[in-house]
Parts: sequence; structure tokens; C-alpha cells
Amino acid sequence: MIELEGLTKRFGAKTAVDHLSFTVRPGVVTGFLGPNGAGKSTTMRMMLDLDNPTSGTVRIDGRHYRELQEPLKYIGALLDAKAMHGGRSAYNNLLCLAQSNRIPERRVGEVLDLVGLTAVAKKKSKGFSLGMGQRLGIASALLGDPEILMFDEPVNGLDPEGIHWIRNLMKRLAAEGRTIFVSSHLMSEMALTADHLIVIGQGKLLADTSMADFIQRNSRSYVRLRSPQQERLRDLLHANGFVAVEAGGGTLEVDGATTEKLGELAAAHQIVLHELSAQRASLEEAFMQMTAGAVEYHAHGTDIHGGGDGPAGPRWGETFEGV
Ligand SMILES: Nc1ncnc2c1ncn2[C@@H]1O[C@H](COP(=O)(O)OP(=O)(O)OP(=O)(O)O)[C@@H](O)[C@H]1O
Repeated sequence: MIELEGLTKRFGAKTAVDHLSFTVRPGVVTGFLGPNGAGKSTTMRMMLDLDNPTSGTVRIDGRHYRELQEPLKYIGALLDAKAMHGGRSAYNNLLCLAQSNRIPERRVGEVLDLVGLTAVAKKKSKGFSLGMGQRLGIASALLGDPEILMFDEPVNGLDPEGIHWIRNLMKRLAAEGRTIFVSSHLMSEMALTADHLIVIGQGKLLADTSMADFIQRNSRSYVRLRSPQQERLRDLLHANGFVAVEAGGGTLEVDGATTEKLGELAAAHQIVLHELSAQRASLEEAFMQMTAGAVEYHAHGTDIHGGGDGPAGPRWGETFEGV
């Protein structure tokens, strides 16, 4: 388990991480999401004691990272895949890490096998492709067989087979009861991997929620209609208090209505429908909507939604269930 309490990091006048408090629990994959510059890497670095917090604390199974003896046995991390010593072979890079954490040498072979690098184990890592470097970084994270694993943008540079592999690896590790914390700026990727989400924007916590709840709360649901009598249909909808927005391709979108209600209304007025479907915005859209507040805040430096007539949904600084 990883626990953050009031974690804050300032670089001069810039607050990169702003009073973050959340808990990363075992047994699930927790996605750590935020747009570029949101403060994800800085947070992860502080979790690993690579950066000092300005204030606040991080606890790894109740202890500060510095208090962990042989930390690789508690927490493994892939932060910067290029952090390896390029002049050393993949095997020797891992061996050095293993020796400094009293991990038996046979484990080096095991993790190289696990990440599919056995064939290039003796090659210098500076010649590795980005994807091979990522795999080597993942091997180093797994070396101590830790209960907690952190991955910063692990699919970067991986080919589709590699992406599939890392997704399954993270799920398998979580199913073994480990704590898996993975950052990404891609919601679509998280949708396929994470069970729980922590979303940050401009260093602040925007959401701490299960994936299912996140989708439920943040994605807009609407009905899409297409008709050869589009104008009549639109007038009819307006006359009945619905706001129908033209969405291209001859379709209309209506918020806050059911397909049953709209289908019956059209039928009662003998309007032919070629499409009547319930739609839900994608996770990517939900994420954009949520973090749009942070971007707007950045641009205006004031209350972004003024009179409250902005888009429905979460806003900058607003809290969510579980936050
Ligand atoms: N050493 C530093 N000195 C000054 N500012 C920094 C430093 N490290 C990070 N920052 C700033 O802090 C903010 C958060 O950066 P961070 O790299 O943690 O974000 P991120 O969410 O990981 O973004 P990305 O997805 O682009 O990696 C950014 O505005 C960044 O410019």
C-alpha cells in the first residue's frame, strides 16, 4: 500500500504537486492520470525518495522509502527507461542492482526471461531500442519480486505485442495481490488496464474513483437520432422541450432523454427514423472534460465557469466522491 498525505512540491514559484492525498491499494491496477505537466512524474519521484517534498508525506507499507532496507524487495519502479548504464550489458545492469539489494543472481535470468530479453542479455543496453529499454526497466522493477510496482508511462515505445504484454503483466501482478500504480496521459490505455483511477490536473487531485464509477459519472449520455425528415424532427423535439444539437452526418444529439421517449414521440408524429441509439461518451472524452477545467483555469487564472453555464460535469477544483 502507498499512502500520500498532503504531498506538495514547489519548484520556485511553480507548484508541481499540490497537497495530494490518496491511497494506492493492493490487488488492483491503479491508473494515475493527468495531462502533460500535471505532476505525475514528480509525484512518483517523491514516492521513491528521488525528490524531496516541500511538505507532506509518502508512506510505503507504513514506512518512509528511506526506512526500507533493500527497497527493491518492497517497491519496484520503471520511471526512466534510459536510466540504465548504457555501457553495461542488460545482464550486468540487473546484476549490479541485484547485488546492491542482496537479491540472488539467478533472479536476473528469471526476470530477463520474463520480459523476453534473454536473447540479448549480453548486449550493451545503449544499443537497445526504446521498447527493449522499457522491457529492461520493467525487468529491474521486477527484480526484487516486490509487492508494490510503479510504472511511469510503461507502454511508451512498445509495439502492439509489447503493449498487450505489459497490460497483461500488470493485471497478473495485481491479481497476485500486489499494488500496481501506473501513470499515463492516455485514457484509452487506462480503460483497458486500470480498475481504479487517480486523476490529477495542475498538481491537484481531481478524482479518486473506481474506473466504473468514473465512466458512469463523467461520460455524458445522450441519444443520437437520424431521420430523412430532420427539420421536422428537430422542430418536434424543440416543441417538446428537448435541445437537439446537429452533430454532422445528418444526425441530431439529444441530452437528458431516453430512446423510448424519443422513439414514441417520433412515431406519434409519423416521423421516420433511420437511427435511434443511446450513446455514452468515451473515457477519453470524460478525461478531456474533467481536465479541461485545469487548462481553462490556467488560461484565465480565475473562476472558469463563471455563471455556471459551462459544460455539465466535473470542474477544476471540484471534488468527487472518494476525494
Ligand atoms: N526539476 C524541475 N524544475 C522545475 N520545474 C519542474 C521540474 N520538474 C518538473 N517541473 C514542472 O512541474 C510540473 C509537473 O511536471 P511533471 O513532469 O511531474 O508532470 P507529468 O504529469 O509527469 O507530465 P508528463 O506527462 O509531461 O511527463 C511541470 O510544469 C514541470 O515543468
